[in-house]
Amino acid sequence: MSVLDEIIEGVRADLAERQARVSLDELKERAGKARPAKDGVAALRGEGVTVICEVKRSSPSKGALAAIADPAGLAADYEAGGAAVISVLTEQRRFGGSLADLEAVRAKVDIPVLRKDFIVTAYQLWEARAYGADLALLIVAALEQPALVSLIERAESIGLTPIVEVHDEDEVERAVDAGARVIGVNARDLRTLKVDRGTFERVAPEIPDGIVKIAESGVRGPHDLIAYANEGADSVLVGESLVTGRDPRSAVADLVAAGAHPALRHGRS
Ligand SMILES: O=C(O)c1ccccc1NCC(=O)[C@H](O)[C@H](O)COP(=O)(O)O
Repeated sequence: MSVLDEIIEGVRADLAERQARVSLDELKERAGKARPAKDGVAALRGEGVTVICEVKRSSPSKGALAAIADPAGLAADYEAGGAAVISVLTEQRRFGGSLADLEAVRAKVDIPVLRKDFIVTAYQLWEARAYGADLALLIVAALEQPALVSLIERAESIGLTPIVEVHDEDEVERAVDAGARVIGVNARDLRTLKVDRGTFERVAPEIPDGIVKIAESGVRGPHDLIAYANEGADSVLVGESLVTGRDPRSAVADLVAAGAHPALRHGRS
C-alpha cells in the first residue's frame, strides 16, 4: 500500500465518523450560513508571484514540525507578511490538522483560505464551505477520472475554487480534461515522499496558458520562489520552511518581495 493509500484509508475512516455525527443536510445548512466564498483565482493571480502560506503541524515525510498552538495567530502573521492565500491542512492523523483549525483561521483573516486535505467525496467539499474555506485541494492521484470531474464541478457549484494537484504530465492531461482552472504541481513524490524541485520545470510546460500554475513543496526561501517563477509559476505554496522558521511574518514578506520583483513579470500566464 502506498503512503497516499494509507493516508486515504485513515481519511475515509475519520470521514465515516463525521458523517455518522453530522448529516449532509446539516452541513449544507451550515454552508448556507457561511460568509460567501472569496475569489480564489483572483487572489492567486494577484500582484507578482503570489504566496500561499500553510498551517502545517506535522507531515508523513518529516514527522512533527511545529506545535502551532494558535493557528489563527500564525495565519494572521502570514497575512501581515503579504500572503495571498492561507492553506490549512485539515487531515488529522498524519498532519495534525482539523476543521477547527480551518474555522479559527477563517475567523481571523480576510484573505482566501484553502482547505488542504485528501478530498474523496462531495461531503468534504460541503465541510470545506461550512467551515469557511474558499478553495479546496483535489489530488488527481487520489481520484478516478469520473470522481475528479464530478468533484471539480461540485466545488465550483458551491463557490469553492478547486486547486487540482498533479505530479506528472499524465496527471496534467487528466486535470485539464476534467476542467481545472488552477493546477498545483507538487514536487513531493507521493511514493518516496522526496521533494524534486525539477518536477515543476518538467511538468508545467504541459499546462495550457490561462490556467493558474502553482508550484507546491520544497520552497526554502526567496531563491526557490525565484527559480519556480522563472519556470512559469504564478504562485508558490510554502509550508515547512515557514512553520519551522523563527519569524514567519518576515519570512513571508521576503518571499512576497521576491515574487513582486519586476524582473519576474516575463512569461507568467
Ligand atoms: O508533506 C508531506 O510529507 C506530504 C506527504 C504526503 C502527501 C502530502 C504531503 N504534503 C502536503 C503538501 O503538499 C505540502 O504540505 C505543501 O506542498 C507544502 O510543502 P512544504 O513547503 O515542502 O512543506
